[in-house]
Amino acid sequence: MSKIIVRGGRPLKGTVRVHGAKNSVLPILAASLLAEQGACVIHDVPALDDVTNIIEVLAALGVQSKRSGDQVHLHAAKLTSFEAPYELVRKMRASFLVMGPLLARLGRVRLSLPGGCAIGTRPIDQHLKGFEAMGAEIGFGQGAIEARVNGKLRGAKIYLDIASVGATENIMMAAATAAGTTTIENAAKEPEIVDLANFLNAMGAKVRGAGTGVIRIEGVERLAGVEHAVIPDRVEAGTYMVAAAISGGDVYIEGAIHDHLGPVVAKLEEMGVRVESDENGIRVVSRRPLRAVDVKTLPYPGFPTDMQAQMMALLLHAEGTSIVTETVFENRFMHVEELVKMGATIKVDGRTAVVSGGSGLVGAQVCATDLRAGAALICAALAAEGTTEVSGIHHIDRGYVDIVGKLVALGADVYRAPSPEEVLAEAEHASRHPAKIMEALGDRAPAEISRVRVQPTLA
Ligand SMILES: CC(=O)N[C@H]1[C@@H](OP(=O)(O)OP(=O)(O)OC[C@H]2O[C@@H](n3ccc(=O)[nH]c3=O)[C@H](O)[C@@H]2O)O[C@H](CO)[C@@H](O)[C@@H]1O
Ligand SMILES: C=C(OP(=O)(O)O)C(=O)O
Repeated sequence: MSKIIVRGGRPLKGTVRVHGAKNSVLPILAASLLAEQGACVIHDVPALDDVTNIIEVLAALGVQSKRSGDQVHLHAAKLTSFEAPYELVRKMRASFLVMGPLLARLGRVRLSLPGGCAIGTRPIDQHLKGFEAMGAEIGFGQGAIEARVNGKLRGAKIYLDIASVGATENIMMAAATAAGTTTIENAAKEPEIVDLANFLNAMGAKVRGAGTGVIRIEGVERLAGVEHAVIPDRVEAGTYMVAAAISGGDVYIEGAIHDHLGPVVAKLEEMGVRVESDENGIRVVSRRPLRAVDVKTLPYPGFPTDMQAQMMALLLHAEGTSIVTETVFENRFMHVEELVKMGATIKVDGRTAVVSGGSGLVGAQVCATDLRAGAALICAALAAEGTTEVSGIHHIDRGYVDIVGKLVALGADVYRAPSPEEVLAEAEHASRHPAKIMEALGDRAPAEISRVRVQPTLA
């Protein structure tokens, strides 16, 4: 397993650019299934494992795509399957977002139950409730869900028991070409919902009210491909804001949108961090001492659950005790055990964590148990004394483009140590150019490199 190795103690300085939002691009790529004619061209697509994965899911359904740099071209005129393969769907929860568009396009869909981070049970009852209200029949069997509709989906009034982001998105997509009008009450209000609505509307849909608790979708006959640029990733931005603050740094986060990060900015300011926003980004200047603050996660516009772990790492450096309450997911404190290995004092009781700040952290061997837990461990490591080895980094690769490269550019002492398998693969690949192997690995290779015998073949 590869690891990220961080030697703490260097303040981050400089500018970091935020990539397109993972949580916007995934539903938008899924929505491309609705384009009966013309190509969708999506800009600012981040190079993330989740993106590769959903593109593979789309390919299995018959969507032709071409990726070049941060652009993806998709042609969904001819869909060839209503079934996404288990091995792809299980990797990522967001693959379930193809259900709404497939029901709308083909009237039939079969999907395995989705995977994703183990941060809670993450049921999908609200998605299914929406589809059923629109006339779909849902069946379960052999770990998969099958939904069918006779003819077209019908517009319906749907009240969500929970303002679920995924259910709001899935229902919006299903409703875009349904017969009649769909109303989603208690809809999620996240910026990613607005981005998806803007994309659908550009395709010819009639979605009104996105960003509020009530969304109305007047079904249209068909949608066509369009160009769209994805919004910047507010969670990636927030993570670099915390990294700047925790490391005692001064960082300009280019592309960060203040309006999307209101609660994160507010909490950092309450702690005493200087935050300056302009139209192109947000500058974070660390100041000491940091004050303890309480944080409670809530659906947007409340404090994002996807920033809770990183914020907890920062609170460990505040003077006093902070209370962190996680209300969105029931199992999102898995980073606590890992932070404790670094010397943190945190007590968890149900959905509440009591964080004692001010005692300093020391480097340790820790494991990223989920995506944001991994980000929090890297933030913590930046300010810890000594070296931290973070394993489980496939989770981090789901949501952060080149996190190591970006941190290095800001002055952090961090590198990625490849796994023995990766070293072997690299060695095999580079065997025609042996000098490149040592150049690529430098002194960063794990001990196992000494056991790798490279047999160069001369070109
Ligand atoms: C790809 C993506 O956009 N992921 C985000 C999305 O996940 P996701 O869309 O899965 O999150 P939801 O908003 O659906 O989940 C919020 C809560 O509702 C519950 N729930 C959800 C659906 C349902 O049918 N029944 C039900 O009980 C979930 O278990 C969870 O406790 O929003 C979450 C909450 O902001 C973020 O943490 C994720 O990063
Ligand atoms: C929980 C997250 O993602 P997902 O919903 O894709 O698991 C996240 O982005 O923090």
